[in-house]
Amino acid sequence: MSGAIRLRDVTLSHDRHPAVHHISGEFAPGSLTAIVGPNGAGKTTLLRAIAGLHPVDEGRIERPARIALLPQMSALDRGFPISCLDVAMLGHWRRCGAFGAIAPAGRAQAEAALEAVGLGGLSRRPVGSLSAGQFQRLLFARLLVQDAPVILLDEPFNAVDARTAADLLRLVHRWHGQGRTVVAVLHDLELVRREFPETLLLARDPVAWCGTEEALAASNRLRARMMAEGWDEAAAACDRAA
Ligand SMILES: Nc1ncnc2c1ncn2[C@@H]1O[C@H](COP(=O)(O)OP(=O)(O)OP(=O)(O)O)[C@@H](O)[C@H]1O
Repeated sequence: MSGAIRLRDVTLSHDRHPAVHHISGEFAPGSLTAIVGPNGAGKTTLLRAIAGLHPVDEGRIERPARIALLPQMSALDRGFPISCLDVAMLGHWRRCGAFGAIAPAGRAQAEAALEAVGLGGLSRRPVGSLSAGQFQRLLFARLLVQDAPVILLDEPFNAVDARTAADLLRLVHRWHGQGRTVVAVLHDLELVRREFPETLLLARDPVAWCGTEEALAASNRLRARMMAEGWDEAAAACDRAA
């Protein structure tokens, strides 16, 4: 699988207020990387830009055509009247289009994905009736169906219990073992130290992007915190010369 993502001097903003500044680097094919940093550091914005869902102000992002994104659970409307199987089958959307017919094999694949995340008996259940943990399992089932070489996860273990987190983490390691490129925004630094070999520490500017132990050294974490304390939320558009 060719899952390299290259950032070339990338700057991102919201309404011309800078969110991520001049970041360059590569998520190597097959790497497993955590993105960490203070609240408002630009982590979600960066992930969405890599997925092609947020415009790039300056610089360039090079990425494979097929990328799967797990958005933050809080960003999703769970009141939509569709079943678990329908949501899992949405993973075929890129290949079939919104109104394309999904072959029986595609349906079987979605059923198998539900089984793999522990929702085997819940195909027909409306998504609105799921617990937070079951809903996150369902979104992982959709990722399984998407079968993309790059998988982006935004706070995948938020609001789920320890058992669900452990099950979902096993899937993350399975994807890594299959050679996919996996990038996850996380806040639990102990989990990152234990499970993620590479880390990008972001505080709008990149603070460190390397092996996890080195990236999370006390000096880097202090620098990120000091940078966050100095943020001006109303800063104007990025001016590198300033
Ligand atoms: N839709 C939006 N409109 C305007 N500003 C936004 C929007 N989304 C994010 N921002 C701002 O962009 C900056 C980066 O936000 P982002 O959500 O990317 O940070 P984050 O590191 O993911 O934060 P957290 O850890 O709190 O989820 C913040 O200052 C935030 O207020």
